[in-house]
Formats: sequence, structure tokens, C-alpha cells
Amino acid sequence: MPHSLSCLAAIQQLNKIIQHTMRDINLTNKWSNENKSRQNASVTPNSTSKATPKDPLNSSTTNVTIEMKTFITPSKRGKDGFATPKSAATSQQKPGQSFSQRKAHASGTDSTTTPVRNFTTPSSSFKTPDLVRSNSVSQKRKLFNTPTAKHPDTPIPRKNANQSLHTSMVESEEECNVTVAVRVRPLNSKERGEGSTIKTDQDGVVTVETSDGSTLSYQYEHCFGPDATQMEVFRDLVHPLLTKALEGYNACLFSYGQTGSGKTFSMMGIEAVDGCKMGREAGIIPRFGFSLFEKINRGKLKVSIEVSYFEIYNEKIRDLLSDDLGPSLRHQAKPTLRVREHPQDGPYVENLTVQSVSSFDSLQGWLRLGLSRRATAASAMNDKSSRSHSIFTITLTQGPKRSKVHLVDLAGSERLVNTCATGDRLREGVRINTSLLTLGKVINALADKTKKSFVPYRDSMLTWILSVSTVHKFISLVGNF
Ligand SMILES: Nc1ncnc2c1ncn2[C@@H]1O[C@H](COP(=O)(O)OP(=O)(O)OP(=O)(O)O)[C@@H](O)[C@H]1O
Repeated sequence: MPHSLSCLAAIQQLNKIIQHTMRDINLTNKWSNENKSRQNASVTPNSTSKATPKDPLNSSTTNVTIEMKTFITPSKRGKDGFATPKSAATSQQKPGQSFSQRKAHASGTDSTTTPVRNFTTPSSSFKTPDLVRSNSVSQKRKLFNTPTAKHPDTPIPRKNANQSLHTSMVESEEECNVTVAVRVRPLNSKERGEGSTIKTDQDGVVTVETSDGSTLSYQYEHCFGPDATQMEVFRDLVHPLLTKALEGYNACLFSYGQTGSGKTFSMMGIEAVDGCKMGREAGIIPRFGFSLFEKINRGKLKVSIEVSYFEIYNEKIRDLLSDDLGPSLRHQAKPTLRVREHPQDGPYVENLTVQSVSSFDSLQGWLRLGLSRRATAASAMNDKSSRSHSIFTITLTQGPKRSKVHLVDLAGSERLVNTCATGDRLREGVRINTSLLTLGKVINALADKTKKSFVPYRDSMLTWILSVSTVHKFISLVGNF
């Protein structure tokens, strides 16, 4: 299948997930409110001991408010370049003002020429935006805009430089902060031969040109093109999470995408060969660790840090940092851990190794070790395809404040007909797809307003363990294409 079409399918899948996630978050907020008193009561005072490894996803929520950040779901535009609103326009939007009105205002005319549906608040009633072909007469579009918020410490992203950074952070203390970004990797030689075209621009718009000549565009909060550097991705998307984690908030970042789309490249990157600690190609996790220790050392902060790293492979949990393992047991049978259910805190991974780290070097050492143990295999779409979901967790403890950051590299979704998989690879692929499908079902069930749907958390290990992660205040989703 041409790269542009497979990307399109992946983008559409991501859009569904994003919208369901948003609804999930809204419901979770209600759920969090109901449980707020219990959560506040469950803050663990100064728990620095590593003697009892706890599930990293099962954090006691610190006494914090839930905050909201921009979430822009995809919209579409026609070939004429109309439609997708630029961020500047978005930031100037008045309540109740549609994009067409803003456009008309900007061009000095009041006539409204294009029907636009404008959703200013994410609600559980919105649906997946219909795709509008550029050659279609109708140019209906749907916009989902919420205010953008950045913490003052956050480096100002290019496109939002003029925006008031602090305003909407405090608009609603009950809202959750979700950021969605798309990263498009450079085409490989095979894809170049197919004549695929995927374009990105600095305003967060990704445009896919299909073989029939139609142009489909979507807008996200951040859109990183093939030339975007690892540093830019970290600066715009991840640094805000680090800032909030140091303030005591929980955060979670997922890297989602098709096999070979660049999830592991984004999360881990490539280590510099010249011994430089933070090479140009270093990914999100090492950059997070590096900046974390830089901030701690610069501010002389008293923070104790622990890390854990596990993978879910074929629905089994494998501890990637266990002392009992040799340096690399990728192809050997590894002991698996069990998930238990704590009566108050929910599911957790029993006996998961938690390692204390006091420097970036030490954090990176554990990261390297875990990565070397992660299950990978060659597939038709990627020479070194990750066959598991991996979850690297950093726990920060500052006095009574405790926060967790989960950095999740999901296994690649794949169309099995394209991967030519057989045997073990086929079974792995089926399991991966099933767990990603279950993730979608869980989110759907949570989004059901009637709350009558059964939430199939236990249908996959990923959703069971992550069932408590919806209480995270800051969630970022990177869709890789
Ligand atoms: N932004 C990028 N710039 C340069 N190379 C990239 C980029 N993204 C990915 N690549 C390259 O593309 C290939 C596939 O990337 P990667 O292994 O990260 O994909 P993946 O989504 O993790 O795949 P899988 O799900 O199969 O593990 C790698 O060789 C990687 O170096």
C-alpha cells in the first residue's frame, strides 16, 4: 500500500482515538472529582524507599488541581488552502465565533461563505470528523478548539509565541491537560518510489495527497515534519510535562503509530557515537532525564528519583530492569510479573523492580539496559520492530509531593497483510492489534454517557494496567506517521 494511504489510515485511526480519549478525559474528570477526597487522603508522605516496588502506573495522586491545555482535533481543508485555522486566528477566537466569522473578520468582510461547525468545548457528543475531499463541492468542516495553555517556564513554541501563556492554565481547575502532536518521519527509499506526498506546516497542519489527487488536511496542536529535530519535539511537546512533573503533577506520554513510523526513534532516538551525552538524535526519554537532572542541579532541588521499566509482550509483563537477568535476554524466556489489584489504588505490577537514580548517567544506564532487553524482531516494514508496549516510569519525590511520569512506547499497529508475518510474528501482530483495539474499546466504553457499557479493562494487559492512568493531569499523545 502506498505510504500516503497507510498514513491516511493511521491518521484516521489516531483521530478516533484522540476524540474518544478526550471524551474519556471529560468523564475521568467527573470520576476524579468523586474520588478527590480519597485521592488526597492517599498521598504518601515522603515515600522514598525502594524496598517495596509498586506499580509505576498506580500512583497516589498528589494534592493538585486538574488543568486544561489546548486540544485541537483534526479538521480538514480543501485544495485551495482554505480552512484549517492558523493558531494565531485560533488564539484570537471569541467565544461563540466560528472560524468562518473569524476568517471574514480577518479579511474585512462579514459574509459567511462556508458552513463551519465550531466546538469550543470538547464534549462527549462530537463525532469523528468526516473527511472532505478537495474536489468535493461541500466544504463542511468541524473545528474543535479549546484554549491553549503553557506554563511560564515552558519554552515558547514557535506558533504560539504571541499567546498569553498562563491564562487558561487556571481557567478550570477541574480540567485535564491533553496535548496531541503528529510527527511525520522522512520517507524511506521505497516510499519515495511510490510518489507519496505528506506535507506539514508550522501551524500544525498535516496534508496527505492521495493517489486520486484528493488532498486531506488535519490540524493538531503540534505537527513535526520530516525536518523537525529531536530537540524541537522535546522543547515543544515534552518540556512542559517535565515542568509540571517537578511541580508535583502526574504526566503520561504515549507514542502511537504504525510499525516503522518512528515511535522508538521519537522516544529513544539514537545515541551519539562521539560520547556526547545529549547528541542531536537523542530522543524524548533521554532528553527528559538529562533536563530533569539539569534542573535539579541548577536549582539545587531536593528530589529523589526512581525509575522502572517494563514491557508488555504477548500480553505478559516483563520487568526490563530486574537484577536477576543477564545483560541481554531479548531472545530468552524472561520471568513474567503479575498484575494485582489493590483495593484502593487499583491494579499494580507485583514485584516490579524500582531503581533509585542520582544522576543522568545512572538513569541512562538503566534505560540502555532495559532497551537492550526489549523484545524486537525484523518485520517486513521495520528491520528492528518493537514487538511490545514499553513503559518507562520516572517517579519524583520531593518531601510530601510525589509525581510520576510514564513514557509509553506503544507497539506498532500494523496491517498484517502488509507485514507478510507468519508464525510467531503473526501471533505477536495479532496480540498487538488486539490490545490496541481493546484500548479503543475501553476508551469508547468510558466515553459512553449512559455509563451502561461494560468497560473491558481486563481484556488486555495494557488497558488493565493503564486503567488507573486516566487520573493523570497531563497527557501527551504523539502520533507517528
Ligand atoms: N524523524 C525521523 N528522522 C529520521 N529517521 C527516522 C525518523 N523516524 C524514524 N526514523 C527511522 O525510521 C526507522 C523506523 O523507526 P522506528 O524503529 O522508530 O519505528 P517504530 O514506529 O518504533 O516501529 P515499530 O513499531 O516496528 O517498532 C528507523 O530506522 C528510524 O531510525
